[in-house]
Amino acid sequence: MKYIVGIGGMTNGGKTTLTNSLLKSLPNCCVIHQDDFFKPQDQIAVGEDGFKQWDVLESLDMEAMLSTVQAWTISPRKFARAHGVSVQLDASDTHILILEGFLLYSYKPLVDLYSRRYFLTVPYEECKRRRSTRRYMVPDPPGLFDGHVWPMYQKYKRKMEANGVEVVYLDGMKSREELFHQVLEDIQNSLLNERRGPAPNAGTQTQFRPQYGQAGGIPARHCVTISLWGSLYI
Ligand SMILES: Nc1ncnc2c1ncn2[C@@H]1O[C@H](COP(=O)(O)OP(=O)(O)O)[C@@H](O)[C@H]1O
Ligand SMILES: NC(=O)c1ccc[n+]([C@@H]2O[C@H](COP(=O)(O)O)[C@@H](O)[C@H]2O)c1
Ligand SMILES: [Mg+2]
Repeated sequence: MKYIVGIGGMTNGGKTTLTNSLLKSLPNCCVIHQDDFFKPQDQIAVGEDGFKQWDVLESLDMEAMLSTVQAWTISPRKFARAHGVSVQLDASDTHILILEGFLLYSYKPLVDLYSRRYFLTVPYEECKRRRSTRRYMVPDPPGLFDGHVWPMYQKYKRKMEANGVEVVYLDGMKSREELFHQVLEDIQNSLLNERRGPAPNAGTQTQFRPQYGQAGGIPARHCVTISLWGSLYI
């Protein structure tokens, strides 16, 4: 089974931190970071506001990102080997790919490929505070956060919601450990449900939908706590 997880959401929500923890615990798990697909600086447009427009989809080579996802889909084993991920031969034939980034759900060719879409958020003040401590390859000029980063975040999130993209919102104010355990458990449960196939009454409200769009919680019926793999590294 091939299973693609999106760890998306706002800048400084904790996406990369969470992804790195998940990678250590999920077997046969590869990652693609959206940040690796930023175009070179001289190809980033300058807006009427005078800011380089880093936080728009056009600043990313999304075609290249999609091709990388397709390479994994064609052969997860080959992809894993090429990226130094050890494949467990005795494990179930489940391969996981994590896509991590701030604009994961706004590029149409990718949006339906996810088995599960997570979306990390923190309040404006916390986001601005964390961002002020970050050093990107190209440092933020004064005023970028309020003049470009935050308005673009809001714009893309509104669009995502208007398009009905279903995401599991995560509270980025929770501790790193709490977030890690919440998402790891949710992925395990979701995988178990996918393996089992549709529930007898699938097609009605008992499907795996109710959790989407809500702040937390997993429907009781899905709270299975058995490990998928004997060798799960928690
Ligand atoms: N759950 C958390 N609680 C507090 N700080 C966090 C948490 N997760 C990440 N951080 C910190 O926030 C900053 C941004 O985290 P990072 O994972 O790089 O976010 P993103 O990839 O979403 O931009 C880093 O300084 C990181 O240590
Ligand atoms: N990686 C780079 O080359 C680069 C350059 C300038 C800005 N950024 C910033 O990276 C952010 C996305 O990454 P995070 O979600 O990890 O913060 C965007 O908000 C963007 O402004 C990245
Ligand atoms: Mg990051």
